[in-house]
Amino acid sequence: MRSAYEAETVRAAERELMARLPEGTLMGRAAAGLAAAAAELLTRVYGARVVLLVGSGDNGGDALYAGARLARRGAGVTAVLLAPERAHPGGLTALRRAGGRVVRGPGGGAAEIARADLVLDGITGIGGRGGLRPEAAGLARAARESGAVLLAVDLPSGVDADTGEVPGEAFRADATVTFGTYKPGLLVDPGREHAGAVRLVEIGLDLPEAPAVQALQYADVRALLPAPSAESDKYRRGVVGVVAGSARYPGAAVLAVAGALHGGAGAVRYVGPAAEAVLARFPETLVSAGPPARAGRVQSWVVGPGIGENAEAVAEILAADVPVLVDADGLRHAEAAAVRARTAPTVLTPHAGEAAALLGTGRAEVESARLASVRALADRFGATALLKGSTTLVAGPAGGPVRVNPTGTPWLATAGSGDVLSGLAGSLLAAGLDGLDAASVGAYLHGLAGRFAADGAPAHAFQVAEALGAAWRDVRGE
Ligand SMILES: NC(=O)C1=CN([C@@H]2O[C@H](COP(=O)(O)OP(=O)(O)OC[C@H]3O[C@@H](n4cnc5c(N)ncnc54)[C@H](O)[C@@H]3O)[C@@H](O)[C@H]2O)[C@@H](O)CC1
Ligand SMILES: [K+]
Repeated sequence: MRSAYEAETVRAAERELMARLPEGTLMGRAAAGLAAAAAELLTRVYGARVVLLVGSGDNGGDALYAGARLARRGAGVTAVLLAPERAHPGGLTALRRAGGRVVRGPGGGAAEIARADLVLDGITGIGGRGGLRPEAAGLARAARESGAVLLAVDLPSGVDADTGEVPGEAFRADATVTFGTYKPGLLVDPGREHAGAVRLVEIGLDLPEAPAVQALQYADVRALLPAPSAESDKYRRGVVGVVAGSARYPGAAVLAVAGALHGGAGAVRYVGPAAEAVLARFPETLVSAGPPARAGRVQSWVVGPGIGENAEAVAEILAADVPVLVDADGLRHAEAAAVRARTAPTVLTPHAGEAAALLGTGRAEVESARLASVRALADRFGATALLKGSTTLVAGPAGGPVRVNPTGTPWLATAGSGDVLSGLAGSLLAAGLDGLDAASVGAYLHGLAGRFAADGAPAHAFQVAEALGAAWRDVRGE
């Protein structure tokens, strides 16, 4: 599990550790890790041209000490100070002693930035508030235009550490070296896409058990995947019921069933008007045309993709005492009170537009505050909420760490791909995973399948469903 902690938690852990260590130890550890990463990016340190963008806090201090290390190895290092009177004094002394140059920004340093091989962003770290101020934003733009490799210190300046929100301009890095722990802003978009490749440098922090945000890794997903045992029959493996599609949108039914068949359930029951299309692709599906209650026994329901205005089906399924996943059209018909009244798990899987409608806000507001939005959804509905996007987020009904999916790919933004995810996650619910695990394992496999299906070229939703088997095998290490 990859864990991310908020700035306040990091500061508390730092205080506790600093009280036990000689002064400067933590910053020394941070700077050593940062300089090592910079050296790797440069391949040859001797003679390289390095520019440090230095703000007024300890983030600038890290950059200065790392710059001193690089200067001692023969790099030509120039520090551009955004607030010359407040730049870290110890760091400045160390850089000057190592032969580095110091210029007053934001006016100075333009020529050095234009010729740089590597620029370190030490403008702000976890103490940054709001987007970059104009003078810092100008330097960040110059750095990007220079073609130098851009390395952010702790986190890209202008990105909110706790939320990943980017309230104004922000530094766009090729890579980020972060200290002590990941920060939510490095894992959640739009912050994540500003961070580039993230490397964690341990500095010895003792952090609490529950992080703010966590990302499943291969081993976590492997441990959660349902595995059939010798005495499994279809009911023990779980039967998932799918209410999807309409005469107008039979494809949504086919795709949701495709996802469900790849999710580990023992059987899939389909209820709705697209049975013919479903059977044509998947003869193993158990189909029925009547109301869901008469479809036979299921261990979970998936309701919503392509159902149009069929509000009764949603109400009927929300009244059932098994886990339910509501997606797409179904979300419009899901009454918050009906969802809250349920005792079995409920999972809602909106994209940003659907989430905005559920929260009574705008799509742009959801996109810019994804973490707050997914928490608000889970809270309002007393359910697990999965907010789709380039970094899909999953929040459980009881608060706790939000899961961020690390396997997403822009190729998944294709029609019908969400229908596949709904069937897949619903199937994992039927197999016995709880709401948070079913949703986050589903998102993980779905993202991986999207990558396999695309393999550098556009893929359509059915190919994503077909690649789920490969994703599953990959996670199991087979
Ligand atoms: N506390 C510690 O023990 C350690 C801290 N470390 C570094 O220290 C950083 C935190 O340092 P600080 O608390 O000094 O805070 P920062 O250095 O992140 O930033 C605070 C300074 O930036 C200014 N500022 C805030 N928002 C700004 C904006 N939008 N544009 C321009 N300037 C802005 C503030 O006026 C303040 O002077 C971490 O991110 C990390 O890089 C590391 O050295 C590891 C150890
Ligand atoms: K920074």
